Amino acid sequence: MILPEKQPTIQAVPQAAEAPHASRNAGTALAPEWFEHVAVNLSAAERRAATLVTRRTVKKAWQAAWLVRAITCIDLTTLSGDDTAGRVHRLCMKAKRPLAAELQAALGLQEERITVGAVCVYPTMVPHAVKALRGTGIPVASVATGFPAGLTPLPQRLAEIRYAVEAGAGEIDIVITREHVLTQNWRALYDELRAMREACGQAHMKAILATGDLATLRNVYRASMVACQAGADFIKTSTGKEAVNAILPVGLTMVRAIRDYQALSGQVVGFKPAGGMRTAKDALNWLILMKEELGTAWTMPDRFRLGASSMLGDIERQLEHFATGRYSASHRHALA
Ligand SMILES: O=C[C@H](O)COP(=O)(O)O
Repeated sequence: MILPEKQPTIQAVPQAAEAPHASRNAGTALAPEWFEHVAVNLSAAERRAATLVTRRTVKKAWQAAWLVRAITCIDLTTLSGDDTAGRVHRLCMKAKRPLAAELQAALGLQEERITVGAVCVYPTMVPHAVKALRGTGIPVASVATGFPAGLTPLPQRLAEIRYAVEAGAGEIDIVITREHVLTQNWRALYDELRAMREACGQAHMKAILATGDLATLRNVYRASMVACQAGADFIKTSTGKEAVNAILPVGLTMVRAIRDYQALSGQVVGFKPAGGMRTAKDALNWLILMKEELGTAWTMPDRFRLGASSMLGDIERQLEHFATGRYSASHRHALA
């Protein structure tokens, strides 16, 4: 069984011109007038998020194509206290070939080079990932800045970014100081993010807002806009360690900020939901949100990533079911 040859809404594999690292957000001066007056209605956001994913359903070959696309957008992640060189190496092997050769052939994609979007690890694991991914073009993303709480002094947080960049990370997932948002100290938040972006150099910066800690959707919108103004290349929902991680109403609020920022500045910022996503259905729901709110360009890995440690296995199972009519046991897809 093969995927449809012509896929008007979603292609299985991104084109070269759309590869990661295509462009950067230069940012703007801090402009509180772009966000201070904006109110976000919680129940309206919840309603919109709920109807978005029920109104549009993606079936059969189209669903398979979307799931293959989702794989190319995954930041395959391990962020555990017991991470080892061996675990990171195994994850990188999976990143290089996320689908078994027979399954890829059964989907009619044997000629395609399908990889995940990036591998995301702690700073001291970066050298292991860089070594395992050399020559593949798959970027290594490193968390930094005292992940997950971000409560170490700024010089140390900036030094950590530089360490990860020097070790070969092409993307840095920083965490913000939540207190700056909770006390509405936009200048402090902006200056901190600017310094972090500077420390990133050529590496792309993903700003983790830890939205589960930000109390209100209004704060989520404001923090998103400040991160965009400070030059974040992506804004990311969560560390995966908060009590509430990636959820659709929060994602909707963040992508609306990305949309407003583009309208006001002409610049593009990517989006990364992360944390707690485990199923193929989660991946489809986020892709639907992106397509409906920002358009097809935001369903490509240069503008969209799914931060997940254990979603790939379920996507493989669904693709296997599509190709063979049978579900494999989930333990066969234990890794990631
Ligand atoms: O940035 C990615 C997250 O830490 C992954 O969270 P997860 O383990 O819940 O998938």
